[in-house]
Amino acid sequence: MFTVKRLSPAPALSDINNFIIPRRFIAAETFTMSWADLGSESTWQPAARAARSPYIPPHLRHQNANVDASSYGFSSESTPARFHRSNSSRPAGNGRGRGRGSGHWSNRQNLRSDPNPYPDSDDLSHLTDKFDELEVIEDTSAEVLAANLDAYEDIPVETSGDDIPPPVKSFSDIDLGDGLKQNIKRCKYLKPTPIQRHAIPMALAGRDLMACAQTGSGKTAAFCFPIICGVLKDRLLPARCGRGRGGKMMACPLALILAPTRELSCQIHEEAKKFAYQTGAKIVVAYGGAPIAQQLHNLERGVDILVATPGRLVDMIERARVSLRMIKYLALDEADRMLDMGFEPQIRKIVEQMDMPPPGTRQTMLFSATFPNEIQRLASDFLSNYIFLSVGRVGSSTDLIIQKVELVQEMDKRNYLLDLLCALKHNETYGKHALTLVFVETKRGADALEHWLSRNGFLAIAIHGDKGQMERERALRSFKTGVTPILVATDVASRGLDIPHVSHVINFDLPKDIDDYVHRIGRTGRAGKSGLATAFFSDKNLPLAKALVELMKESNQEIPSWLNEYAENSSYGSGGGGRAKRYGGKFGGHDFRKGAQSGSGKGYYSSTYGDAGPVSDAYAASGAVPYAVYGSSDYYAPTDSNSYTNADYVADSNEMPYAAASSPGYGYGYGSVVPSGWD
Ligand SMILES: Nc1ncnc2c1ncn2[C@@H]1O[C@H](COP(=O)(O)OP(=O)(O)OP(=O)(O)O)[C@@H](O)[C@H]1O
Repeated sequence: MFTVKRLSPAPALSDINNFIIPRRFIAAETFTMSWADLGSESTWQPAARAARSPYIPPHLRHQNANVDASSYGFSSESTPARFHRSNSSRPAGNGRGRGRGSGHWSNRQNLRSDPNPYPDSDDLSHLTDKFDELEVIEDTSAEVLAANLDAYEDIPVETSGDDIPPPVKSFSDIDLGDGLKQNIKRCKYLKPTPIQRHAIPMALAGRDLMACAQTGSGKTAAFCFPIICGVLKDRLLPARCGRGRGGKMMACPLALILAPTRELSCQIHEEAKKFAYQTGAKIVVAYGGAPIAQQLHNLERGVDILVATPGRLVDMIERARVSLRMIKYLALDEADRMLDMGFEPQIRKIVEQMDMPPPGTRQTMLFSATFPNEIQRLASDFLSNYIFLSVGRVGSSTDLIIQKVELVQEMDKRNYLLDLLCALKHNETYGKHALTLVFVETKRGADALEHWLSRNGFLAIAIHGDKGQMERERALRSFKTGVTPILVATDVASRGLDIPHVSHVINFDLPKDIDDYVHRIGRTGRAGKSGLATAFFSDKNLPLAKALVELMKESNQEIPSWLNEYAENSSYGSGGGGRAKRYGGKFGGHDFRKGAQSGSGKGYYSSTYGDAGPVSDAYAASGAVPYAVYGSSDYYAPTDSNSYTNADYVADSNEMPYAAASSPGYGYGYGSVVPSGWD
């Protein structure tokens, strides 16, 4: 048994959900319950009045309304003592190689065939046991933060291109300038992450970059540090602003950082400001949905680095309030999203049709955790003699995130979610600051789920592209501060957002594209910390099964056997399932140029690093080794830009600001719809 508190203001006793009220309310009355009660809406009563109806697992509620739960042997007595903080459960060795018992994964698969899938009535552990393996790290000392990053140490690094500058071991090995170095310390960054170790020297050497590293592994700093360093050297260049129409001042930034969402551009702006604190570098943000006047005013006060979403930037350029003629540094965060069907025309306009200096005269850096071959090919238009850098396999997810997939049919999802949240609510390991991010497919779905959760006593707030910018910001703030610990989101929150204490990502609706799944689950398990991701898989997710299985295998996850069965039945190459094609012949992709040049006989260089540095002495001597030395024919599968066209993957048109069909020239429709609100 366990104790719950009825909280003030007093809720209606008949409503289960009114008992789940945030800590800030004052406890007024205590109730005693069993875990079995969690699923029964009629049993959340004061102990004295409890008239318990038997618990029926959510999955069975619709299957047989008359089922007698007592036949499942559900008692209401024993309380599982399995929820505990589990720092000690984290094994040595960078948090890897966790033991994963097979026990509760198999419960779900049995549901379809086993008439008595829950012999232990109180056993909600199939919903929560993975939390036992998580570590809630609340010590934020620099040493602890640095130690967490050890989790990334054994991820292989691959580079390709000409004359690759070698990686550094520490920030002190790089000439970043005193101001920036001081701020790096202030940010408690004791040592660089692998992407930073490799990318920063490359960028400081003036090289164009296509860089891919797992979510939460520090890509923002990897492009911000060299840019800040560069503008501090260049900021005394003359003619930094001009006059536009009507004599109005026209800003001429030296660096442009583009991001797909308003929230992400604000986050990058905040981060960059921290890194550039007291250095004199001026950083301004411009994004849609907010009044343009204030942003223009900020630009008039001077700008070295402009962080922007594409739509607002085009607007400002067309008003002749921004000129790109002085741009020396261009960075695209979430570059694959920025170059997919939704954004590509705008990016081309900004980069090729305005007054931005061409590739070769500016430095261009593209970063993402995912980079399908088609996008790599497109991106190469914007780059000159670039280095391809990947930390881990392109598009892979970090194994710091424990991934769990549950077979839940559409009609059962809400009840299942409720049970999951109830169980987690009472799980200490969940942590008092723990936040849950729930992804849904549509904006309507987000609103509906927000209301439903709220009606059921869970503090939830939705964020999606139909909300006004103020509402979006309010929702995010409320979530970040823990006032509303559940955020229901569309894909607008799937990329880049770095929100501390997101311990659980729930894919209530799975995305159609596996890369979106990678980004979504990447909202947890960041900066070396552990996280949990639960996905509700229903029959309609069949096309994703194969890619999901491949991804989970890659990150050493336990795969339920029913999912393997689905994967075997899903056709390869359809929708999100075409992962191998999208990333090269083998799952996990690499520099697409390898495929293009493997038969050309052209000198092409790549190198693979293990834990500690280059595996080849030749690298040490020359900075590169011939690609052929490490080449594996598996990597060179032909890529076909039409391989991914799949009409099924044109999602809810509500979510699309651009008609997918209007995008000229290519069709890799792997769900590349751009939910509105992306810019
Ligand atoms: N060298 C470092 N030392 C300690 N913490 C770091 C370091 N570099 C980055 N971090 C922290 O790691 C977290 C994740 O970084 P960041 O947001 O840049 O990840 P990312 O790779 O861009 O993720 P995503 O792919 O989701 O955009 C941030 O909280 C950041 O402050």
